[in-house]
This record gives sequence, structure tokens and C-alpha cells, in this order.
Amino acid sequence: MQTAVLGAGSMGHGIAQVLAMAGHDVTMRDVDDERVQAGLDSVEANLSKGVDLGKVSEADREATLDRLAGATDLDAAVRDADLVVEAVPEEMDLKRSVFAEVDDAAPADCVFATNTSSLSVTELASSVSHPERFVGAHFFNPPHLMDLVEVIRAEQTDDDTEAFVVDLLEEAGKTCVVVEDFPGFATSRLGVAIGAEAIRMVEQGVAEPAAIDRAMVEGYNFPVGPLELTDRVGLDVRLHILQYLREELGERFHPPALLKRKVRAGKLGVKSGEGFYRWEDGERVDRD
Ligand SMILES: NC(=O)c1ccc[n+]([C@@H]2O[C@H](COP(=O)([O-])OP(=O)(O)OC[C@H]3O[C@@H](n4cnc5c(N)ncnc54)[C@H](O)[C@@H]3O)[C@@H](O)[C@H]2O)c1
Repeated sequence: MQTAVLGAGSMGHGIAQVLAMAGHDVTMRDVDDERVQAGLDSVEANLSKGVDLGKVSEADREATLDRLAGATDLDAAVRDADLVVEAVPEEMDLKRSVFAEVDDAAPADCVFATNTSSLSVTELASSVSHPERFVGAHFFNPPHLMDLVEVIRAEQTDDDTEAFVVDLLEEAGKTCVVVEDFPGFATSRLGVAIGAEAIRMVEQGVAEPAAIDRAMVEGYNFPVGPLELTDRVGLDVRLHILQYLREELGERFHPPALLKRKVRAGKLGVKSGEGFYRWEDGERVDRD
């Protein structure tokens, strides 16, 4: 199958890798040669690491790279595509304008998927002429290692489109959970609710962040505690999602004051070196 991935950033290059490893031809499009090349280099590095770890054969690495091409020209990227997956920045206007362009350039029966983590898939679908062939495909970071894809049905999505995307992703080794288009879908809504409550517990002095995290890891089998996860995702990202969910779903999502204070202080988590913990080169430096 011919596929196109729009955006070669953190998510785009990983999604392109997943599709190419599953045997599909992929054209990965970004706005300039440097970004396209950086995406291609990241895929090559992921695959080489897989070979070193004995998880990917040398032959699969080469075959995957052969199926992957880069492009800056949108028309060339989507002209023959059966599926286009969009992974450009999380801005409604940008995504809508990208889909309007893709709509003109792609074949009439092409299926469109967006990797948005929070925007309305229904509103995005309304930017194309066949919204029934539009769906959300919310991959997790990094896409080549995380099994889950949340498949989001827009108001307009038809059953054939849902089945096409779920089958394709499951054949690529992913686990799909299908949800209706509702703010925060399933994962972000529950994830930020737990994270926000953990932050309120820190504010109230229930326990130190490390103790709250350890309790959830040991007691509930969480792979990582809610405060460490907030550091990894980015405090600003979580604040943004809470503000959006508060607007859409009500006061129970009001952001904790401590979260706002830390974001205002530039304490954004792993990427800034400090959030609820201190970090250097992606590693915690304040463990007991
Ligand atoms: N980063 C995550 O952990 C994560 C997880 C799940 C979903 N998402 C979602 O995935 C999407 C992409 O996020 P990201 O973290 O990969 O962002 P990113 O900033 O790393 O990458 C976005 C890329 O899109 C490119 N781009 C901008 N306009 C474009 C256009 N018109 N055509 C093609 N490429 C264009 C940018 O140059 C950039 O390289 C967002 O909707 C985000 O919410 C992100």
C-alpha cells in the first residue's frame, strides 16, 4: 500500500517507521530538506539500535529503509496515497489548512488520519470533502515502541474507514482501542485526571512526589508514577490539556495552582531540567 506521513518530527518519523516496517511504501513529508533528513536519520538510528539489540534483522532494516522516502513537495507525497497520516504541530488552523491541501492533491478514495492528541477530530474531518473517510489515529511516543493506538471516530467517520485503519494498524502489530470523538479521548482524559490529583496531593502535603509515585508503581503496577510521567510529558503540555478539558468538560479539570506556578517558573520537567524532579540528559539526578 502507498502511504504518506505529514511531518517528520517526534511522532511523524516514528509513524513512518511503523508503516514501512509493516511492508507499506511511505513518503514522509516535512517543510524543508533538513527536517525531512532529520526524520529519515532518526528512523535509520532506531532501526540500527533494533539490529544491535537483536530485535530487527539486518535484512528487515534494509527493506524498511528501501520502502521509506522523504519529500518536501506535498503533491508528490500524497498523489498516489491510499492512506495519509498527519503529524504536524497541534494547531487546529494549521492542521485544517494542511488537510485542505491534501484533499486537493490526494486520490479521491484516500483515507485520512490525524495523530492529534487533543483536538476535535470531527472539526478536522470537516476540512475535507469526504469526511466519512477521516479518522483519528493517536499513536504514543515513541510510535515504534508503544503498542497502543487510540482510534478516534469522528462524527462523520464510517464503519469501513474505521475497519480499514484498525486492520492496517493491527497488521502492523499495534493494539487499537476505538473511542468516540470526545475531549481528551480515553487516554489523555484519564491520564491528566490522575496527574492533576497527584499534584493536588503534593500541594496538600499528603506525601513527597517520590512517595506518591512509588505508591502507584508498587501498589497499582503503574510502569511510572503520575508525577514522573508529568515531568516526562512536560508540565506545560499537561497544563494546556487541563485548560482545554476544563473548558470542554467542566471544573473538575481545573489546573492545580502548583502546576501553574511551576510552568510560570519555567520548570517544565525533563526538557527544562526540573519539574517535580531534577533531570539531566533525560535521566533523574535526584534519586535516593
Ligand atoms: N510528542 C508526543 O509525545 C505526541 C504524542 C501523541 C501525539 N502527538 C501529536 O502528534 C502531532 C505532532 O507532534 P510532534 O511531537 O511530532 O511535533 P514535532 O514538532 O516534533 O513535529 C512536527 C513536524 O511537523 C512539521 N510540519 C509543520 N508544518 C508542516 C506541514 N504543513 N507539512 C508537513 N510537516 C509540517 C514540522 O516542521 C515538524 O517537523 C501533534 O498533533 C501532537 O499533538 C504528539
